[in-house]
Amino acid sequence: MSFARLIQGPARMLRSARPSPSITPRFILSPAATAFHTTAKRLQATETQVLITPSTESLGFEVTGIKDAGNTRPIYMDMQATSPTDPRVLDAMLPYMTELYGNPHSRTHSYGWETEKGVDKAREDIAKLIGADSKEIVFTSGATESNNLSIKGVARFYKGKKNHIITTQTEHKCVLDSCRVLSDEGFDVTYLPVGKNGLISMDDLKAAVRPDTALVSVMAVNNEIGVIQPLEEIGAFCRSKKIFFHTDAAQAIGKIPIDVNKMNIDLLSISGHKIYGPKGVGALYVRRRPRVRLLPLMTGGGQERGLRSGTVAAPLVVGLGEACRIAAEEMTYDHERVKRLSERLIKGITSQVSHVYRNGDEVQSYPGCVNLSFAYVEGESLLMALKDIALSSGSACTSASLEPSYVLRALGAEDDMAHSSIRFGIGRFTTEEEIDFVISRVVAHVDKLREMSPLWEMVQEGIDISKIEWAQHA
Ligand SMILES: Cc1ncc(COP(=O)(O)O)c(C=O)c1O
Ligand code: FES
Repeated sequence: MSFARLIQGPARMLRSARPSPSITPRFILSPAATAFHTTAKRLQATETQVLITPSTESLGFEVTGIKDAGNTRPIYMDMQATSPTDPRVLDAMLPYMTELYGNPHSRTHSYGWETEKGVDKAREDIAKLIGADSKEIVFTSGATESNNLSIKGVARFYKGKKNHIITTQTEHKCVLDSCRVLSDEGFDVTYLPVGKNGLISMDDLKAAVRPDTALVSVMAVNNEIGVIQPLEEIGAFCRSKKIFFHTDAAQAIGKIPIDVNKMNIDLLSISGHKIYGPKGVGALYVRRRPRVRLLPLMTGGGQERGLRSGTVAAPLVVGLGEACRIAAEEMTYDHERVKRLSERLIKGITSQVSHVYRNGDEVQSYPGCVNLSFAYVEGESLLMALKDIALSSGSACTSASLEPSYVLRALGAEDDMAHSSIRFGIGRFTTEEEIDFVISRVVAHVDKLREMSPLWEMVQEGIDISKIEWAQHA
């Protein structure tokens, strides 16, 4: 029952308007959080044991059960995959899932108007977070759609006049795959390499530009290693060459400050579920001056300035807007907390375990994404040993391809190091106790796995294993 985990963090925290960031998370007052708290107290149970569901009658919550003791879930440390919904976001959405059910595009009655009001407010809150105008925000189903719409939309609109696109080797799959589709349609695509730190070089970008380059697409924060690309420099350069600049900001929005005007960004992709908002909703910022022209992927009723036909998902959009409003208000506080927890995690592990390497630039990165390689340990074995923690490996083992991460490979990581990496995702509701638990588990299991490794034994004996010539069997 997802509500339990969702509220379990915030419900026992005390909210304060402390100006100086502290390691203590805040108590978030919301009907959902309050329902857990009071119910747990009444039933003399812990908040994690209470199962509740929203009640349609009262717009409150009903107790629907008590979980078995011991039925606890792993500690969540996979914030780049998705984040828990903030209870305040849920509270903002609920009325739009119940009595405010009008179609936001209905112009002839108040049902439509009141929903449209909610959608407009969301548009404003999203625009404010990135320094845009609300008219420049287009609602989509998520960052995958926003990325597809930007890249395919710009390329197809300018086809014939401009046939070249530049992106990087470490983009999210949906960007790379959109580019692959365009290659099949006859466009040229340049995939910029990254340095050992995961960052692109401006010289490489400048060298790649051609007179027929239509678009440069470089992500803001990488989802595997957390590095922040030099957005302002890229934007200034693209503007000077009159090339559109798109950035996939799914992992960046609400985590680091972004200003589309200061950074000369023309298109920017947003996802709801990475910023404590709902899944299945996102947005695309499309600059109006100088105007970016796009061919839509979806045609029909002409909603969203004709760029994305289909009824706007009002409850989800309202949730995304509230997530952005909270992010704008609390970004500095959240960042400071996440940074402290991140430093605690890195220090806690590296002070007790040797041969641990951080992937990606340590300075130009978002601290909530910590990717570590544990030499002489197989990442998948470590993941399995750490089953009481929800984590992701840097490998593609969990996908069908059984290959190490293409992002780590692009950094020049050896295959064995790419295979031994784990990504720790820290977020708004992560607590200090959770970090300490993770440290103790990681230290214990890395030690145990290394004890079983013949390679590790050789390293301990001082043998340089890179110089060993392994026997080849015919
Ligand atoms: C960098 C990046 N881009 C795009 C996406 C896709 O986002 P969505 O799930 O909203 O389609 C993700 C999420 O995995 C991501 O991390
Ligand atoms: S360990 Fe699974 S892909 Fe490398």
